[in-house]
Amino acid sequence: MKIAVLPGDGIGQEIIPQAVKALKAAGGHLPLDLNQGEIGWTSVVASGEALPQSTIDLIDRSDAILFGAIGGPEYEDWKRKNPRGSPLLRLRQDMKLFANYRPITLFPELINASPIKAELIQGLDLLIIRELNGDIYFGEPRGMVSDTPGQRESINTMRYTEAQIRQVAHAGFKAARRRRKKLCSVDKANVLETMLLWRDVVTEVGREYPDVELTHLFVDAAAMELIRRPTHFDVIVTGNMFGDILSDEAAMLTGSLGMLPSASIGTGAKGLFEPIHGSAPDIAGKDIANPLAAILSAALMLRYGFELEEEAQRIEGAVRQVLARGLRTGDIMEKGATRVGTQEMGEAVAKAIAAG
Ligand SMILES: NC(=O)c1ccc[n+]([C@@H]2O[C@H](COP(=O)([O-])OP(=O)(O)OC[C@H]3O[C@@H](n4cnc5c(N)ncnc54)[C@H](O)[C@@H]3O)[C@@H](O)[C@H]2O)c1
Ligand SMILES: CC(C)[C@H](C(=O)O)[C@@H](O)C(=O)O
Ligand SMILES: [Mg+2]
Repeated sequence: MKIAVLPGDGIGQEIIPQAVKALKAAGGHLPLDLNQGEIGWTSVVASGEALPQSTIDLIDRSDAILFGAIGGPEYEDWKRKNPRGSPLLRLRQDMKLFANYRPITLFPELINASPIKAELIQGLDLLIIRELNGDIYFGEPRGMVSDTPGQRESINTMRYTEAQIRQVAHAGFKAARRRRKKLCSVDKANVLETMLLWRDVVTEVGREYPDVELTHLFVDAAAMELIRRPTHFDVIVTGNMFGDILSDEAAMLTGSLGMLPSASIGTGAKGLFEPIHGSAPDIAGKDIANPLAAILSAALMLRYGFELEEEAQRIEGAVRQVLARGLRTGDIMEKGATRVGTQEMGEAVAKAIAAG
């Protein structure tokens, strides 16, 4: 079980060590082989490259990737002058990770930590499947059209092929089939031709899954419904950009962006597992970030990367136990709870796993 561990930048450096502790506690009996690599700004500082060859080699000889986050003001600045694309986007594309699973599950212990009324989120369990290899993220042409002052113009292209939509639609229907058999496809087919194609192809694929109820929503209405009736959703399948935005919104239903893990799965066997949040420069280096999204991403890695359901559940069960004991990082803090830091939370989860 060769795992490339890429903490990256900002809080990535703080949360990933906690996920590693959880992995070691849950997988002590497994042949875990964890190897750390550099990526992002941390790597630029060390070697001048955001995705150095040593990290590419490490990924090549690994079975799965545990990723923290990359980014921050210095990095965004550096990227402007070194427009070679984001290493994360490159990994997603090179590894053909076309589907990003973002499970929006409410731990009942956090029902009052969410800014949304308890009665609206009781029993919340929805899955957003975000297409990860297409859309405006990768469409050509892109870039500066004119840099003449006063007439500057820049372009990005929303682009999808039928094959890309078909592939992620199948992932959506299959996931719904394993769950409550409801798939909601989110698009903007009332305005964008790319999204008309999206709706047509998802509808066609749907004919192969007569047991799954397919509905369609425009993205603006979906953003509203996520707050108004979040428990009505089972699986949402959507494009790269809409999925990015809707999943940050949906994270707040569970209490915090710091609670949401993700699994990026592709045509190959190798998956990439990462919290959905970023490097959070505003709280980095203070030992206050919530490590649970990273820890839960490690659980997804065991489940989807290695088919170790029991070990994955041990991690998830331990997270629940620790929350039930009232331990909270600042982002999910509530009255009467005990505030802990990143490391303390990580250690508590690892101990709960070990105690079994
Ligand atoms: N996958 C990734 O690597 C990834 C994802 C998103 C953003 N980014 C990058 O991260 C940098 C910062 O972006 P941003 O500030 O827009 O988004 P962010 O997700 O880093 O932070 C948004 C807000 O959520 C809070 N937050 C995020 N994770 C948290 C956690 N685990 N615990 C507690 N609070 C948490 C932050 O403090 C901040 O207030 C940018 O450079 C961006 O490109 C990277
Ligand atoms: C950092 C950025 C490229 C990334 C994305 O937009 O996909 C992030 O927001 C995410 O959700 O993983
Ligand atoms: Mg995002």
